[in-house]
Amino acid sequence: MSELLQALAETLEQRKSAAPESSYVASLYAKGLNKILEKVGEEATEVILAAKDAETSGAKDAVTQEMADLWFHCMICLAHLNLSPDDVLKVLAERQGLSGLVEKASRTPSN
Ligand SMILES: N=c1c2ncn([C@@H]3O[C@H](COP(=O)(O)OP(=O)(O)OP(=O)(O)O)[C@@H](O)[C@H]3O)c2ncn1[C@@H]1O[C@H](COP(=O)(O)O)[C@@H](O)[C@H]1O
Repeated sequence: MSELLQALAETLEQRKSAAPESSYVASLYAKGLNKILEKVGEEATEVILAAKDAETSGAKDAVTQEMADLWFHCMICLAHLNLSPDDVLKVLAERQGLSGLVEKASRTPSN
């Protein structure tokens, strides 16, 4: 895992014992999974809007800003469920080199 993701994952773990008034992450944990998922959905929508806009206007900064918000809130979701970015990276590593088309064909009944 990148050092940055590792450091952020560690901070997110530490925030489990922080006071909600002192930390944005702790305040989301305190509000619970539904609020965390609401933020994930909100940020995903913002990524979509920024990407659509970037395609026509060329303004790509908003895409990376919104994607950072999305990744951040996905990491809070993982931490809340006691999962780590490494667990996701392991899944991607297992899929590495396996074409999505080949994988899809292996589970689609042929007719
Ligand atoms: N990477 C981030 C990060 N990215 C985005 N955000 C916050 O995520 C929130 C995103 O919410 P929105 O954009 O929807 O704005 P908002 O209107 O303020 O949010 P709502 O009131 O609607 O919930 C903002 O408050 C951002 O400041 C982040 N807050 C924290 N971090 C990292 O998390 C660490 C721990 O943060 P604290 O728990 O606050 O100490 C920090 O040191 C950073 O490394």
